[in-house]
Order: sequence, then structure tokens, then C-alpha cells
Amino acid sequence: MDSVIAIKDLEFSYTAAADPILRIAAFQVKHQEHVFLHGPSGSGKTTLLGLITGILTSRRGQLAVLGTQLSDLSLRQRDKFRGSHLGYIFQMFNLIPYLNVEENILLPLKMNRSKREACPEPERELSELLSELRIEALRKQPVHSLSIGQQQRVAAARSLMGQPKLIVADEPTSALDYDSREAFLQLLFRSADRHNSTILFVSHDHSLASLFPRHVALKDINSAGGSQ
Ligand SMILES: Nc1ncnc2c1ncn2[C@@H]1O[C@H](COP(=O)(O)OP(=O)(O)OP(=O)(O)O)[C@@H](O)[C@H]1O
Repeated sequence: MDSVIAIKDLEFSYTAAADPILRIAAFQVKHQEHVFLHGPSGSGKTTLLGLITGILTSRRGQLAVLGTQLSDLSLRQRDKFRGSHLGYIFQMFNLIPYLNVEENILLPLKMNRSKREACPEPERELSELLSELRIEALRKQPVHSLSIGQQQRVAAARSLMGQPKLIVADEPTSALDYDSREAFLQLLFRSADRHNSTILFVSHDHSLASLFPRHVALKDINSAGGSQ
């Protein structure tokens, strides 16, 4: 299996009566690629990530992640699939505010058996991630006491915990200045490469594109009209 994401003739609208927001004839992401997907606000980036992570489902076309057709899975199976194989970083990070840094990073292992099994030495992996993302000194601090940049690195560490094959990131750097974003991405890339993880990173901020070996404009793969 060469493609981590394989889309063919995918079509999606939020309601049956509405015009499609996404109509994608073909889009593939290969193993260990770092892909930057950009498009203006409202163009459908988050919707596409919702489909790839199995939070949303499409009635038309094919969408395979790691060789599994998501439409073949029930809602419960999709939740399990996401927990087992994906790591994600969202705009608001979705950290649990009253837990400390290490508790947040270890959460994917608590929630998912496959990730637990992929990680026989959780303490060692935790220490490596804390060190790689330069947050060792913060490990016992509750996340609500951290700066945005620190929270972002905790979210990145959590997304890498349990060696997910695919990491999807939805504008996780929007609150940072350019230098901090670049430094964060370099850390994320290094950590992902060490874990052999593939990255799909979406943003409306085109200035980050040059940091990625492959960039894709959503409008170039999406033939639906919408607000692009
Ligand atoms: N739950 C929903 N129900 C109906 N329409 C929605 C829903 N979520 C998003 N949309 C619409 O789908 C379109 C695409 O939204 P989406 O959030 O995917 O865009 P985006 O490119 O991620 O935008 P941004 O960069 O602002 O986050 C927008 O027109 C939006 O209004």
C-alpha cells in the first residue's frame, strides 16, 4: 500500500439539497509525504479533513485512508480507526485544560489500545517527545497555564504519541508569528520523520508553503463551485 490517502470521484455536501462543497476527481498522499494544502477561508479545507478523519462521510466516491475505504466502516469503526491510526492537531488544539502536559500527551494511549500496543515503552516515548518538542520543563504544568506556542507543541507531541501513520493538522499555527511557525514546523517534521508518519497540513496562510516539499491548492483539486 503506497498511498496513505487515496481519493477518487469524491463529492460532499452538508445537506442533500445543497450544492457540493467538494468534488474531487483524484487526490493522493503517499507514505511519509509532508503535504501543505491551502485555500481561502470557507473553501472546504476543514471539511476535507473531516472526511479524511472519518468525522464526516460522503455518499459519493471513494476515500481510502491507509488502504481502508472509510465508507465501508460504521460510525463506531471509523472512530476506532481514527483513534488507532491518526494523530490530529486542530486550530484550538483540543487539550484538556485541567490535565498537565504529560497527561495530555499520554491521552491517546489511554483512549486507544492499538496506540498502546504500538508503544511498549510509553515513558521513553514521552521523554523523547518532550525533549524533541522542547517542553520537558513543562511536563507537570496544567496546560491552561501555558502560552499558545507551548500549547501548540503539547498538541503536536500528543498527535505523535503512539506512532500514528498519518497526522492531519488544521491551521495549528495561526496564532503564531512566522518565525515561531517555521520553528514549530521543523520540529513537527523531524518528529514525524522519526516516527515514519505522513503529514497533511491545511492552512489559508500561503507563506508556509515553501517549508513543505509538496503543496496543493484546494481549488486545483476541487471542481465544486462554493465560495472559493
Ligand atoms: N456543519 C456545517 N454545516 C453546513 N455547512 C458547513 C458546515 N461546516 C462548514 N460549512 C460550510 O462549508 C464551507 C467550507 O467550510 P470549511 O470550514 O471546510 O472551510 P475552510 O476552508 O476550512 O475555512 P477556514 O479556513 O475559515 O477554516 C463553508 O461555506 C462553510 O460555511
